[in-house]
Amino acid sequence: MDYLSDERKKSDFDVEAMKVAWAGSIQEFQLSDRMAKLVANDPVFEKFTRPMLGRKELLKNTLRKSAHAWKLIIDLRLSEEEAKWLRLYVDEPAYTDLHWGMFIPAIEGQGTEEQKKKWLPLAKKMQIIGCYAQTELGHGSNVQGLETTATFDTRTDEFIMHSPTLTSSKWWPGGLGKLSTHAVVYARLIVGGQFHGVHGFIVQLRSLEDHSPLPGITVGDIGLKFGNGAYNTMDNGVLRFDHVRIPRNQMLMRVSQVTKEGKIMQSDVPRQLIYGTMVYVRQTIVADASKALSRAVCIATRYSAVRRQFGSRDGGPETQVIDYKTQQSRLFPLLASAYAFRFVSEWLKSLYLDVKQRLEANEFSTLPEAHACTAGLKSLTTTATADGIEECRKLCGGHGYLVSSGLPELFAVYIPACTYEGDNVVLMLQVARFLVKTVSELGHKKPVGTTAYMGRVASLMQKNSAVQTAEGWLNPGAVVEAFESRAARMAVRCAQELAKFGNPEEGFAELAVDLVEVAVSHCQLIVVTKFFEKLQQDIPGKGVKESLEVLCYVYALFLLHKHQGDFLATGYLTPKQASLANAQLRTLYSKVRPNAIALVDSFSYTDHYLGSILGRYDGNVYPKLYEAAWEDPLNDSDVIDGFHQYVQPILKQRLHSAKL
Ligand SMILES: CCCCCCCC/C=C\CCCCCCCC(=O)SCCNC(=O)CCNC(=O)[C@H](O)C(C)(C)COP(=O)(O)OP(=O)(O)OC[C@H]1O[C@@H](n2cnc3c(N)ncnc32)[C@H](O)[C@@H]1OP(=O)(O)O
Ligand SMILES: Cc1cc2nc3c(=O)[nH]c(=O)nc-3n(C[C@H](O)[C@H](O)[C@H](O)COP(=O)(O)OP(=O)(O)OC[C@H]3O[C@@H](n4cnc5c(N)ncnc54)[C@H](O)[C@@H]3O)c2cc1C
Repeated sequence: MDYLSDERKKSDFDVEAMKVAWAGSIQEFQLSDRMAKLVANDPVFEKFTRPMLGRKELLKNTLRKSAHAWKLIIDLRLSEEEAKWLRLYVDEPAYTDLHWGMFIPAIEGQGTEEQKKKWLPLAKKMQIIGCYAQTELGHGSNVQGLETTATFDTRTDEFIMHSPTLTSSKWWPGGLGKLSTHAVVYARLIVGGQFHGVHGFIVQLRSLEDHSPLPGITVGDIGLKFGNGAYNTMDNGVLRFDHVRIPRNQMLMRVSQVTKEGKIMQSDVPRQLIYGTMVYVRQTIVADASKALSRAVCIATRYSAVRRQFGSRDGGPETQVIDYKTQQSRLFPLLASAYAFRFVSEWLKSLYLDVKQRLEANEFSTLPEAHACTAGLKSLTTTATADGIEECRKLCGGHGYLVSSGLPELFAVYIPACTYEGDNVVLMLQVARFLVKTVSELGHKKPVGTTAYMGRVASLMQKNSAVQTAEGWLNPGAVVEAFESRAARMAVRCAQELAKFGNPEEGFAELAVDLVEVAVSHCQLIVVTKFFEKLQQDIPGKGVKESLEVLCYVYALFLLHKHQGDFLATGYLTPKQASLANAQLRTLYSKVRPNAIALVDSFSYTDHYLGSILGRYDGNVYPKLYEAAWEDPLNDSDVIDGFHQYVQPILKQRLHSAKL
């Protein structure tokens, strides 16, 4: 029985067409759908018991799943794209993520042709397993502060990898602890006693025969992390070197080369390319944000339609909690954000592919913008998603706290995204630096791409909003101009404040909080703009574009309402105009309401992937919750182990003293 069928009948758009819009294309939809079903129908990928497993059992279970996934990739001759979808739907962090997601890209981006030829075939056949060993116990954000050394020895034509201090121990790399045979290790290059910057080195860590650590290498797991199951399926590791020697040609040498004689040669590739793998991964993290948020929203939306509380008259049905305006005002902006992040990630991927092509042709002019966009959008979307998942838990009331709701594990697995691949505040400060530079160059350099609006800064500083009515806000020009003006005015005001400092670095440090706010407003502008640009495209299917339009306005006007202080303080909006935007938002929520279930169905998630009783497609929540309780190991017997030893004596003593 489908308890949500009435809800499904209410929608006024073509759900199948929306699934295609969400996926990006019909081909992408079919591919994703095939992989989702393949995983959902395979018992090896069962995951309900995961949060109850002890660490060793948990990791072994992950290894079993990874091996099975690899066998499927080989046996079914899956393409790289199919393998990525397979990985997504298996839904279990594993050492393979870092192997495919960072080790291989690091060699591809920073290795010479010769190095790529040697290492990539081995890695792609998984004859070696690699990880990305950058962060240390003492430094993560400050990459130039890393302490591991790679000292060149001209006599033997080797680098000596060494961990000189406790804080130089590599700490955190995923896949390092127990599985990796190799790592790209970031270390201080020292030649002739001189420091020549941090570089990547391919280092073998374990024997390919018996997997034992090689001489001079100490390696292990760093211990349990937040939550049950969750990211504990990953062997984040610690690594120390005691004068470990590697051949010279294992330094990744696309950026700088060290010759046999100990000469440093700089290619015309900028030094920042050493950070290139992070640009790539940050871009994939934005796409992951839309997946994680849409999952949480799917659970909370379906459950909000099932759950009834208060409002019964004459014994009739109570009100579905999704009909409360407060529930809508918390849920629908998250639903809209999931779509907004999906579309901005699509755009970011195309920006990244363009930059990648240029980099391959040794054209580096667009790298700073790619860095600012990937860093900023990674920060913006992961912060909103982590907060959004927790909000979805609250939207599900008490049952959201049960592991069987799927939300606790989703939250636990997701929140480190705010930290890994760059702490979100540190990344926003990078965006701020880029914006300050853009503003300071306005006189002689025309801003392009995502900062093109800064070129119209004079008019953006003068013109105020012309919106007169709530309907007036349903106008892309009016909304985009509001976000542009706010970002430009905040940036200019900050630049003026900065100019008051004699030392720009001192000013930057002092004004960091304001600078982060400027960066956030710039990134929100990008997301809003890209959503409107998406709507300019041909989007087939009855009512699909109209529904997306509603979501786009919900996203933008929700942000405008949330940050109305900025819009008012910059003088672009009057309080009246801000309240008209809020009135429009209420109307938009009423438009979303009948389509809410169809909008989450359009994600096309299987019950396996959702992993949530509250988010079941059929809405059959209560019987399944009740059933699941009895599957808990505590309910294997009526009298629990430990009762006779620890509880009964207390009870007996009470009885005894009660008699007295
Ligand atoms: C077939 C199956 C496939 C399956 C696929 C599965 C996929 C799954 C994928 C993935 C799973 C994900 C699982 C999680 C993984 C987590 C991994 C990690 O966490 S790895 C560690 C990350 N570590 C950080 O991110 C450190 C953060 N710190 C930094 O990035 C930098 O140090 C930073 C940005 C803070 C800069 O530091 P400064 O201020 O000291 O600057 P200076 O290093 O001197 O560089 C200055 C110049 O370089 C530019 N710059 C900095 N970073 C750049 C970059 N990345 N690209 C380009 N330019 C950059 C700056 O804009 C600046 O430019 P101007 O001089 O102003 O022009
Ligand atoms: C689950 C997980 C997986 C990871 N996987 C890997 C991996 O595979 N490989 C790898 O190399 N690393 C990995 N990391 C490490 C990760 O990349 C770092 O933890 C991350 O870059 C943050 O650095 P940090 O820990 O040094 O934080 P810190 O920089 O010490 O941050 C602590 C606080 O200081 C603030 N702060 C720091 N610098 C500044 C500044 N300049 N201005 C203002 N505030 C500042 C931050 O905002 C934060 O609030 C992983 C981490 C986690 C949690």
